[in-house]
Amino acid sequence: MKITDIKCFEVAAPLITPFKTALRTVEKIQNIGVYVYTDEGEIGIGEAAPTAVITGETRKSIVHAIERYIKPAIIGLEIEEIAFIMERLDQCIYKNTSAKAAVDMAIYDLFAKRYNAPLYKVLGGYRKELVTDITISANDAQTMVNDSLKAVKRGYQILKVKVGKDPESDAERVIAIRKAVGPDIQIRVDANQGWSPKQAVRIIRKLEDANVNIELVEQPVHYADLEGMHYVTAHTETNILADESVFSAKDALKVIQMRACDCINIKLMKTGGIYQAQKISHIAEANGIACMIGCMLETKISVSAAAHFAASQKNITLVDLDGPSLCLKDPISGGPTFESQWIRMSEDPGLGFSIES
Ligand SMILES: C[C@H](N)C(=O)N[C@@H](CCC(=O)O)C(=O)O
Ligand SMILES: [Mg+2]
Repeated sequence: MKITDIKCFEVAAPLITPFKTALRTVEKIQNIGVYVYTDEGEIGIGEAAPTAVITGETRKSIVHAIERYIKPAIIGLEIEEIAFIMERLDQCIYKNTSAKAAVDMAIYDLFAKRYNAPLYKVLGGYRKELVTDITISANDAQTMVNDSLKAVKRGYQILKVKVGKDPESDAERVIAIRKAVGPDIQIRVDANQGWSPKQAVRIIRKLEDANVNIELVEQPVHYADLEGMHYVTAHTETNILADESVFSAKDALKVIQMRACDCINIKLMKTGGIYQAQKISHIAEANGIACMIGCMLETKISVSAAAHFAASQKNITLVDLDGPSLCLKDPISGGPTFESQWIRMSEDPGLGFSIES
């Protein structure tokens, strides 16, 4: 089955509430979708999220990377020769990882359809269900408490609490949420690089001393400050998860060698897709480091690709695939089902969507 064409389209989805982190505030999702066409009439689908503050990409840069660099590099290649396609995809342009991820997942969609199997089974088929957390945006304490109670009412048992915008009062916000939701709800905290290493140690120790029982703290300090990540990991009991510090397999090796974290957040938008994401998962597994599968502000299209990947990997034990839960409606039907915290894989071939284009 040969690749004959690639086309980009707009993916828009309103959010239930504005998404606020230490890095940005977003009112609605405006992503780029991708169709990959073949000579046998099969079409693969993918999605890229323009997260300029993390990957450096915009909607324009994604479309340009795909049309000017990726498309000429892979047109005419055989879907069955996926490792060769992925080498071309990786080499045709530096970085631009979300543009690459959209095309990578569309090719994996076609690859699994070629063998008439759901993608998670083609990739290894380790599990059929995932439990995701849901993000609580960074706001004042009362708003975050209210949002947390609403999330629990919707059936979520794991909260990913965004902090890092106002370090001096972050611990109080998290303590207020713990008091409101009780001891049985899992709380993970994401500072999105908002703390200095010393601030991070002070805040995390405060939470430890108050017995808040935080599962992990994600990316406490600046992505490039690996010494700072090591300092926080070494001076606190709580697990530290590297997110923005790890895009590639090389980055994963470095944080592991430097003991700069206890676990790693893999996102297809950072790795450039499933092919490169597998390398990080395997390196981490070989070093006894658990991984999270995460997402940016993405709809059901690309979050489904991440779910297929996560379901295939034994080492992905933490799930932050709440993109569809944050949207008012899905832009596509079919694929895995997202029902409150449960993500259940479908047995339809590929990613599982019925594509009319
Ligand atoms: C949406 C997801 N729960 C999440 O928080 N992802 C990122 C931030 C993504 C963004 O700004 O779009 C993360 O830092 O983990
Ligand atoms: Mg994060």
